[in-house]
Amino acid sequence: MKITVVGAGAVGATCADNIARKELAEELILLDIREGFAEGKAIDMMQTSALLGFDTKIKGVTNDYAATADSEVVVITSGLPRKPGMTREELIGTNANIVKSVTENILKYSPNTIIIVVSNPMDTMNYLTLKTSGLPKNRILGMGGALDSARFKYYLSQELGCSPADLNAVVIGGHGDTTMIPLINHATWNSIPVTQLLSKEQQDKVVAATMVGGATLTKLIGTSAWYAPGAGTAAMVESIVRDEKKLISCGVALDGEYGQKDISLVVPVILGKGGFEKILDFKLSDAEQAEFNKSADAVRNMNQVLVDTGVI
Ligand SMILES: NC(=O)c1ccc[n+]([C@@H]2O[C@H](COP(=O)([O-])OP(=O)(O)OC[C@H]3O[C@@H](n4cnc5c(N)ncnc54)[C@H](O)[C@@H]3O)[C@@H](O)[C@H]2O)c1
Ligand SMILES: O=C(O)C[C@H](O)C(=O)O
Repeated sequence: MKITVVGAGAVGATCADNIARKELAEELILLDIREGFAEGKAIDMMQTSALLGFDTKIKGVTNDYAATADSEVVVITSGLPRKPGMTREELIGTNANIVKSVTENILKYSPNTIIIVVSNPMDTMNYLTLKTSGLPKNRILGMGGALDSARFKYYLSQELGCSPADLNAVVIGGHGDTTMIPLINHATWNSIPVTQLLSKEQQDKVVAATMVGGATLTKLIGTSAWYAPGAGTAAMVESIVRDEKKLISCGVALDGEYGQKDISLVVPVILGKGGFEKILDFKLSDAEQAEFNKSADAVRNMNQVLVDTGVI
């Protein structure tokens, strides 16, 4: 198994670290545009292998796409992160061209790969990959729901005083401060609906904290988060390469599912060796569907920017 991570910055390096520790690949290529940067990060990680006991061989390269040839999974994290006070959507001007050129280069050497898009604004960057790569839609996934659902579980666990591992809780919609939809009415603790365990005030607090989870960390850190994003991406990689068929909410192309078409939005999917194998229908209430449609409108407006600026 060979995996490539493009972008050796905070998220890319953390994702690579998780992939290596879990030995999800024999060979892991870390690629960055900054001279020597990926090489240095790869050597640093390789120097943990004697301590941590993994066998994955990590190699860093500067813009050398030939080294990525025949990767079965490629994670794209290249691009600017937001700064405090910014929205993810403000990154589109720089990141769209980066994601487009990275995708083109990757496909020259790994034409049948599975791509996981992390760069923001993720819903639109994933749509860009869908429109430009020519890959079957099952092989193009956006990372956002894995992270947002983990944050949702974290905030629920704080309120419930329970283990996040005992929770089932899913976020759908867009990966944006106002477009994500934590499905509180579907969340359970050991099969008990959390709505039976938390007051309405507590539920609203958890939902609000989840939605601005990324912005909260960006304000505290000065740049956006990387530990949970790196782990969320590695969890997707793991379900794919080990064919685990886990239910993880991911950005995927919708073709009528959840009432939407010609868009990438986050919905619950089954992830296995071919990418996403199935989109789960969570049977949304009328209110949840209305929220989903509102998110779709906002994401569609961002996607239109790609057309207006000639990126697609
Ligand atoms: N989808 C999510 O849930 C999620 C979570 C966290 C971060 N992100 C996004 O991921 C991206 C990366 O975040 P980060 O914190 O790692 O940023 P970072 O600045 O630490 O790293 C980005 C890296 O991309 C590299 N890069 C830029 N252009 C490139 C190109 N053309 N080819 C190869 N490498 C290139 C840079 O040199 C840099 O090392 C941002 O867009 C951020 O918003 C998304
Ligand atoms: O918040 C960000 O801009 C980065 C990422 O999308 C996140 O949710 O952590």
